[in-house]
Amino acid sequence: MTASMEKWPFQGNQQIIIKDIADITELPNYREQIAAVTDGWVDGPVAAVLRGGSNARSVLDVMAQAGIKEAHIYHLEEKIPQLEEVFLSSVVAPAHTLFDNVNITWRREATIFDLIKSIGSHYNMLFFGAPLAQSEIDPLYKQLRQVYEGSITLVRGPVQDIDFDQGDAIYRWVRERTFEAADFSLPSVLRACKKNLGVKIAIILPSLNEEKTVGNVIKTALEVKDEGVIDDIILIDSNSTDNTIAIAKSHGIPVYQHTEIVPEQGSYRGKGEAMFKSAYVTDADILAWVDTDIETITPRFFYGLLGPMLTHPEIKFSKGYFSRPVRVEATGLELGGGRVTEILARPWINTFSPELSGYIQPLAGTVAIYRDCLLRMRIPANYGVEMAMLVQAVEQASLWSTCQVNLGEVIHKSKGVIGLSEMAFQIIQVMAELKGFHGEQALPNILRRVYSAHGDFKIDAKRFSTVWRNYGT
Ligand SMILES: O=c1ccn([C@@H]2O[C@H](COP(=O)(O)OP(=O)(O)O[C@H]3O[C@H](CO)[C@@H](O)[C@H](O)[C@H]3O)[C@@H](O)[C@H]2O)c(=O)[nH]1
Ligand SMILES: O=C(O)[C@H](O)COP(=O)(O)O
Repeated sequence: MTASMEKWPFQGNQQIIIKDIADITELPNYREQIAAVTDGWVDGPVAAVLRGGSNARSVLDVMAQAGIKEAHIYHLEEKIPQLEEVFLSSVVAPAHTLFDNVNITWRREATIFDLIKSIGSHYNMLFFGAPLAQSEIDPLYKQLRQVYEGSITLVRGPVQDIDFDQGDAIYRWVRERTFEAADFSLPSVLRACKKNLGVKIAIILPSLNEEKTVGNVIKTALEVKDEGVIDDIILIDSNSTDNTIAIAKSHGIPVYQHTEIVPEQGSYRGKGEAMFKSAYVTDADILAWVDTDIETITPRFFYGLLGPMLTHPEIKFSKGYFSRPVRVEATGLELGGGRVTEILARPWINTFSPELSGYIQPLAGTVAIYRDCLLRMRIPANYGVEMAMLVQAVEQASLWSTCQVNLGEVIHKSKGVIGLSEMAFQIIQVMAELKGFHGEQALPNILRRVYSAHGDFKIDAKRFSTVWRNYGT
């Protein structure tokens, strides 16, 4: 690695002064401009370690001016929320406007030196905002030198006040409305909050041929019930043909076929239909659904999902997320939301409903909602139900009345690609209808699939009509 001043991509910019580190004492001469001291430019991967504020903001300008398109930014999580706000406003929000790709990592090391020790070897250059006072710059540089061998650049912004109000709303929501199940593991606290709120809670378990996993899911839910955190556990089945029903009954919980619940309202197939009918089998104030195919179920799925709503009365809707390691041949283990999530839901959300882009797993079926919110919703009978609930929960109040919770790792049975394609089609239909994209005309709802093999063609066509249910309230 050879650092060189000659290689700095811009030297003639009057607004950004780049000086060799040896000229560190000259920084105060440039009060109106951005001024940086550096070991020199080195090609290769670069990153910034930023706390926030006008100097951190100026680091972004220097990097962007230097032609960096992909910003890797590391940040030590602040203990004081106001300081975190400064980071969101001065770094996160502008970064998205300056770079094509932004990769921000919140870290929890005790000091930036510990952080740099762990990441330094991946980067040829590291950028930092200069500390507050000129007299602190040289000591900081020396400390950084001890833990990092690459080129160091310290940037000081023009001396001016910055208005930090223009934060990045999504990141702010993510930070304040993303919870950890482990934070709600004290039953006495949850019981006390539940008592204060005066709410009854029902767990609804939707099932369709889940004999392998349903027993364990029920047992785990019963453990949480014994702690007094939930009141009812109800299984709603979609005409399973295996032993699901017998297993559920053997645990002594109420079991329903969704076709038999309020039959006068008709009956449709689908997970959404089972969720819609749930409101008729319980008078609970909070309804929470947990899928019955989860192999890795633990009590925290239940208390984690409910914890944020019990401890933050303003939260009316809670959605679980999980780590779902997917093995990808090219790259090994990748953390992803699931195939439909990554290929359909996330791109769609970022295009048409960017306010929901903070949701890690928008399609997750482990959700809890206040009954009165549910009763005001339109519910599609099919797999579009999770997106429909999420969109409407946010519409009813605001993004801030909704949250997500990390429930740990999920291993569950996976559909084949055709099954996922059908599910994606249902979700597209629902989301397009919610957006009103169909206008006066109905959306085409036939999923046609033409197969070709050795000169022969085969056509499959399947209709997926979206049935919308409502409670007539
Ligand atoms: O008609 C049905 C279909 C499924 N299920 C149950 O619903 C849960 C989830 O169904 P599954 O087919 O395993 O869904 P996934 O393929 O895992 O789909 C994901 O994405 C869907 C769309 O967002 C969500 O509804 C799911 O909960 C979520 O796990 C399981 O307990 C099923 O037994 C029913 O009760 N009735
Ligand atoms: O959430 C999703 O995207 C679907 O449930 C598919 O998940 P999978 O790719 O983990 O099977």
